[in-house]
Amino acid sequence: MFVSLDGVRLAYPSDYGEVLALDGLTMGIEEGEFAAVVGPSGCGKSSLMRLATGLHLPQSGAIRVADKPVTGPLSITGMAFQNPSLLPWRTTLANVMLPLEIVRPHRRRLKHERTAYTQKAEDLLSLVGLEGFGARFPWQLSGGMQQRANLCRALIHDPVLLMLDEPFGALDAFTREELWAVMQDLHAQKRFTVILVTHDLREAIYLADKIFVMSARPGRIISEHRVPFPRPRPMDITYEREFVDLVQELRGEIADARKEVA
Ligand SMILES: Nc1ncnc2c1ncn2[C@@H]1O[C@H](COP(=O)(O)OP(=O)(O)OP(=O)(O)O)[C@@H](O)[C@H]1O
Repeated sequence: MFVSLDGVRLAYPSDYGEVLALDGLTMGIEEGEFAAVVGPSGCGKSSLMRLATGLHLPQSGAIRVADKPVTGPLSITGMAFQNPSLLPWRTTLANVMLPLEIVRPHRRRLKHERTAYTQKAEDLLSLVGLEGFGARFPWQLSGGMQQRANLCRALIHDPVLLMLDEPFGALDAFTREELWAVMQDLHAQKRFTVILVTHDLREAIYLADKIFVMSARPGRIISEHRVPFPRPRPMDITYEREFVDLVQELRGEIADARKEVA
């Protein structure tokens, strides 16, 4: 397994005793696989992301990424969240190139290979439909365009693992679907491993190879579904019977998981 979490427990300290976020969580993702994680609100999905990127360490259990135990923040990962958080005083291109100023070995190479790196950033921008927008500032872009740039920034250092935490959650339905298609193309082209956390079951099924359903807090994996639809997936597939049935099945599992704590 390229990413594995085995019997993981994560508790946060709080004034009222500890908050147990995850307990006995076990999951595995193969290299190049697109995984989605769905579950009831507050079940620990974001906590899971922080564990897989080494931003938090578990109290017990084992986490491995790319054959190594995770012992601290991993620079081989890229991340994108709901809020694109682009720096307003930097152009779009300069925002996309920001990780190169931080992540080794790019940091060292950037000075001498700036032209090649700039080309790489521009190539990524055109791949997501932002050709010619590199010189604009983020506040001159629409929300959907900002999120496209945000994806480029998450990918500029060629991460082997991309973590997406509700990246399309704040967008209108049309823009969101456009971004699903962009994401599908990026994954087909670059073949990185992905963990997508989402509340949107259509999004999970459209994009993922494998879907994990989490229990209510403390979160653990209660089921795993392989998505059977061949790629590339046209958007119309989301209205087909088999697709809608899978949405309903997942919805039912999450409703049951919520009842357990109610
Ligand atoms: N830093 C923290 N300190 C204390 N408790 C925390 C912290 N971060 C998260 N929690 C708690 O841990 C639990 C899991 O939080 P997390 O954000 O991982 O869930 P989530 O599934 O991503 O939530 P949502 O569905 O609302 O996005 C929640 O009860 C949350 O209140």
